[in-house]
Amino acid sequence: MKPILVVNSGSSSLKYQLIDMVTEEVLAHGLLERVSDHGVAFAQMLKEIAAGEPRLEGISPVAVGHRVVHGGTAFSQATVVTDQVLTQIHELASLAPLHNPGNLAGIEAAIAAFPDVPHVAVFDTAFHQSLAPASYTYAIDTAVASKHHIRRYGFHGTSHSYVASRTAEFLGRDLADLKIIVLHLGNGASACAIDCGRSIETSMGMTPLEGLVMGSRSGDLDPAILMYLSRVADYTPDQLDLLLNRESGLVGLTGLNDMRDVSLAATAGDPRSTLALEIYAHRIRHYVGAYFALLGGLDAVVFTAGVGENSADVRARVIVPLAHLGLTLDESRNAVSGGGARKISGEGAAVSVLVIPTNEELEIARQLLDVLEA
Ligand SMILES: Nc1ncnc2c1ncn2[C@@H]1O[C@H](COP(=O)(O)OP(=O)(O)O)[C@@H](O)[C@H]1O
Ligand SMILES: CC(=O)OP(=O)(O)O
Ligand SMILES: [Mg+2]
Repeated sequence: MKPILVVNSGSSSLKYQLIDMVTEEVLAHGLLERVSDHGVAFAQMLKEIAAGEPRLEGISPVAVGHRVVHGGTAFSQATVVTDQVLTQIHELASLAPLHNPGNLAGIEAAIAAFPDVPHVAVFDTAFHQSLAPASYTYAIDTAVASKHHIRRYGFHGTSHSYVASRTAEFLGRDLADLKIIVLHLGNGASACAIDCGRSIETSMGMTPLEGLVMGSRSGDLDPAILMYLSRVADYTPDQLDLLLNRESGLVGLTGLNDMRDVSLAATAGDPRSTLALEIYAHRIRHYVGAYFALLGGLDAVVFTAGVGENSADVRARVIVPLAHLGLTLDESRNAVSGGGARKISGEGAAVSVLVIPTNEELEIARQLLDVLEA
């Protein structure tokens, strides 16, 4: 047995999996929500693992993998955690204030609990280090951009990379021959254009705010709105941050943060929820069209994460209007809920439309092993 603990410390949650990397069997997993102190949450997690699974008594991880959201340009692959790496992650916190501080707290708690095993950080941004300058450069004064490290970094890379590999496996094709658009639709959401296994464009930007409509984040908007609000309504930077990161997206449009609730409300006839669903799908279609153009061809569109894997309604709202791009949906296949990787496009379609459950924790554990074995 080769047990590896994977910790995904979010802004307010801690997700974990203990995986035996000989068989890739999940020995224990869990989610602690509304976490304010990651040290306390970590201790709670260890108790849960010990209490829930008597067979795990005495089993201790041989290494710990950590999701870190922002790696800036410093990290293009999984990295063994050292004091210097911790300092760098800390310095990147200003670019990801919702995510990096929690990630760091989780790493520190894990090192205190398991001081004698290697800890490896796996960065959301790493997969997007392949972006070309034309896609990662914002068209602003280059001196300002360079001084303040302003560029597109992109996020959810661990998920996009895992899902792209699973897509190739599922289609029985070589990843190096495929053009894929992955739609990671969770609480945070992003699209990614993947050519030959490399990320060539992605919708999140310098921070995880840009791009698609999310649970509580606005995604794309005219940046002049910020100047306008600060001038006419005295919004401070912190108030703008709160508005766009926590009070926008689905919650701003409907009062509801969870896609399940928005769907139910729309079905019950609430016009705000119906409009929110239309905006949500419209933005996704906008990116699918753009990425189709950038990729210069398309083999698969893949839905993943909480909304992508579970909402047949959202998938239909995205795909059905895109018939002119060769995208089709088989209604009965789309209606199936649960299960693993599956095709939901019609028979003989030029482009495969797939649902592929993501597994960031397994991907983190695999990358950890690659680093330690290298
Ligand atoms: N059956 C479902 N129908 C629609 N949305 C769902 C369903 N199940 C889960 N979701 C949505 O998935 C989102 C969470 O996705 P997840 O990938 O777990 O996000 P995160 O990892 O960012 O917390 C929630 O907003 C929830 O609305
Ligand atoms: C980067 C990001 O938005 O992550 P999450 O979806 O977990 O919030
Ligand atoms: Mg997630």
